[in-house]
Amino acid sequence: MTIAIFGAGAVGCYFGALLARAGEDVVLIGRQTLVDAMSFRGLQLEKDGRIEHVTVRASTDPAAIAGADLVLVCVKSPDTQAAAQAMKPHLSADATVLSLQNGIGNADLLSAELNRPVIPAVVYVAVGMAGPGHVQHKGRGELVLGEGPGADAAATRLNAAQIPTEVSAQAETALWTKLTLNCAVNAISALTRRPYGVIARRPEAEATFAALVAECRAVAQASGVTLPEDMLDQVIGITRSMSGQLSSTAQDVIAGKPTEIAMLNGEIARRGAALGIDAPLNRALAMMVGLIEPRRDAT
Ligand SMILES: NC(=O)C1=CN([C@@H]2O[C@H](COP(=O)(O)OP(=O)(O)OC[C@H]3O[C@@H](n4cnc5c(N)ncnc54)[C@H](OP(=O)(O)O)[C@@H]3O)[C@@H](O)[C@H]2O)C=CC1
Ligand SMILES: CC(C)(CO)C(=O)C(=O)O
Repeated sequence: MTIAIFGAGAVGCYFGALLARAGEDVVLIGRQTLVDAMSFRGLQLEKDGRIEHVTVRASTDPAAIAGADLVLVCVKSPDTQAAAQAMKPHLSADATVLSLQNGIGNADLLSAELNRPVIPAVVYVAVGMAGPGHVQHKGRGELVLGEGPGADAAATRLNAAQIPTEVSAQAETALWTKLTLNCAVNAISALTRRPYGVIARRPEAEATFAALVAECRAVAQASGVTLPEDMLDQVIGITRSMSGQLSSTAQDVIAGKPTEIAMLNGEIARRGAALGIDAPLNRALAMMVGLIEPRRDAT
């Protein structure tokens, strides 16, 4: 059976490469530049100090997901709705759909557009594209899946491909925890273009992370989610386990692409405002990243 990856960027190419390497039939749906690069030398997976060429099918055509029994959606959040609309006519009735995306609303958005359950996956990995068809792994690589139809079977296949995956009844808390990690580090990395290890060495870093976490905790609590007590330690842990990594937001800024900031710090600021909780640091970071990203309505 086929596994389709919709949105073959850093995350999609990385997990697609591991699945294909484990013998799964994988098809990547991505842009023409990726398909062109892969027609010459397959997918290049740079991991653990070596580059491996992995043979995977790639297409720009959403119809390539037809017949897939597992679909991993790996587009950035602003592209979620368009991706759902492109996939919908081709999706098998019994396919399991996973959202491998940051933020807390993507699985629900996909589910509403596709009219079927979509399982959120919390993604703990540091990857980037070194060039078209060349994915670079810089750290970690685990997934936490929410519960739902097909989740256990998907986890079994992912684990078999050396992708450490667990299914958790606490997926909502895990998504909020990941959102908080992203709110603490992504925008700062994007605005400064510095990797986490460099940021964490600043004397002001820990207090800044703590203040961002406190805002996220208050908004999460008012939304019915209790963040883990060791949230700040988890942020510091990310800066150590992924010290050389630039956030995905930083990678977007550098590539001149729109970012997911509205679904990260922007989400906390917006939800906080709706709940009567002020989140000035998250609001300021969302505004600053918003000002440097390309927008159609920029003046
Ligand atoms: N990179 C990382 O280390 C991590 C990323 N994440 C999250 O994972 C998700 C994916 O991130 P990442 O892989 O970095 O993002 P990328 O931008 O590298 O990958 C997304 C890819 O999908 C493509 N795409 C978008 N829409 C379509 C479409 N309709 N048809 C075909 N291709 C499409 C994009 O092309 P184009 O750019 O041309 O639009 C891009 O190549 C995000 O939510 C991110 O926050 C989570 C943990 C770590
Ligand atoms: C895990 C982390 C923080 C890795 O950089 C990420 O989710 C991102 O960059 O968006």
